Amino acid sequence: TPSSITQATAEDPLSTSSTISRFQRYLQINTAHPTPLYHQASDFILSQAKSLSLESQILEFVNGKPLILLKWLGSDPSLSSILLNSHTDVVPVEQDKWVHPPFDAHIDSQGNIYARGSQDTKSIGLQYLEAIRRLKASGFRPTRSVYVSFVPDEEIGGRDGAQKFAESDVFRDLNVGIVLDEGLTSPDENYKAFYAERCPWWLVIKATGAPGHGAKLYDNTAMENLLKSIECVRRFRASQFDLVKAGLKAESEVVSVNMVFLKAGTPSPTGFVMNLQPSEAEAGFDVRVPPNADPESLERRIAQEWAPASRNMTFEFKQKVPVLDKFGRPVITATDSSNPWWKLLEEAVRKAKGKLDKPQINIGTTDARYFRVQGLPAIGFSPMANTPILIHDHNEFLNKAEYLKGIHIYESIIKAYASYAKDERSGSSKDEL
Ligand code: MET
Ligand SMILES: [Zn+2]
Ligand SMILES: [Zn+2]
Repeated sequence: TPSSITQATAEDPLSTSSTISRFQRYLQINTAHPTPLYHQASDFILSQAKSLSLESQILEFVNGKPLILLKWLGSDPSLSSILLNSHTDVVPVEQDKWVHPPFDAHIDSQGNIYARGSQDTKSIGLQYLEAIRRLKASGFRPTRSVYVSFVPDEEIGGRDGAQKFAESDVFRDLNVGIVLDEGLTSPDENYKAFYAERCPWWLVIKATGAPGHGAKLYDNTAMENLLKSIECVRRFRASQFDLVKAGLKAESEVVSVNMVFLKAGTPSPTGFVMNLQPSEAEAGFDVRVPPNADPESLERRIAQEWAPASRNMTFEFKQKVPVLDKFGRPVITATDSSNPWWKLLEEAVRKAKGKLDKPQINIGTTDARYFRVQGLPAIGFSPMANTPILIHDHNEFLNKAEYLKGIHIYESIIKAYASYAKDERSGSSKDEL
């Protein structure tokens, strides 16, 4: 009959090929800064939500920067909900340095899917949805409501995305009890989970000095003033890096400082004027501060050694995320028995035959911090093992099999979280009452 023919030829949405092709379609949308195609990404996510019969809404806290919020309604609305967060934007690419075009989502003979965003973080965004697709197909019904958020602008600081969301009335009304957000790729077989992260202090230091003839030796040039600072920064960087190299500290436990730009000189049509010492010079640093660091002493170091007024230097922060919350406490999620979600995650990963390292601090920074400062537990977790860390690098890829394995891990986690019937805030169980 005609209907059975349709059935036989229609692609099963749970098949490997349709699962992978949905991932490819998401990866093919160029959401790189500075001109992310956010509306194309929203349309795609909304079409997925529709196929899953999830409720959806678009929150546009800032024009042109849509945040998509999906809901899978739980049977007990008195319990707090679960939020699965990921960002839709990706960092820029150097197109010609890739072996496969970064927005083609080409799959090579080994099953590696090449694309910007394949690790950071379009993978988890769609894996959440694929896990829900499978749970729905299996007949699973959540007790807690499950929300899935796709936020813009994470890669440029999240102020117009996750921050506005976390501070909104809409968010408060979701009654979120636990947030899952991105973690990091793992080169070995163990997944990593993160309870905290370093805070970005994006620092620009500026030097001014006396301009003059390029042949003349004199003190107080802008270049000399800046170089002295750069030497200071380098010494500090080496002292931190040495602690890591000696095995005394994890990379996430020291302050990292990397120079990311240098700007000076007088431009000319053929490059730069060579016989003129400029009156201004500046340098930018990506500084990351661990939650256990003493922010005041670092601030003093910057003001007194890296950019002292006595050397005609000034500094400004392009971004400075507070290390401590409003109560003066480090912004971290508990990993002990006071946080049942951690144990549930560990068990769920194990159940799905995944291996998990002990909880860590992320060397980078994610939107999870905006939820943590609201007092919520947030766990950074991206189920990608056996994969080189190519986040923000050329040739970012994720293997098909790893992607599929991650979906099963999330199925297990979402199932455990959504059926957890204890009121985690009062410590009493609905079943016990
Ligand atoms: C400083 S906002 C975070 C952007 C990006 N996730 C990073 O760690 O660099
Ligand atoms: Zn990311
Ligand atoms: Zn990133």
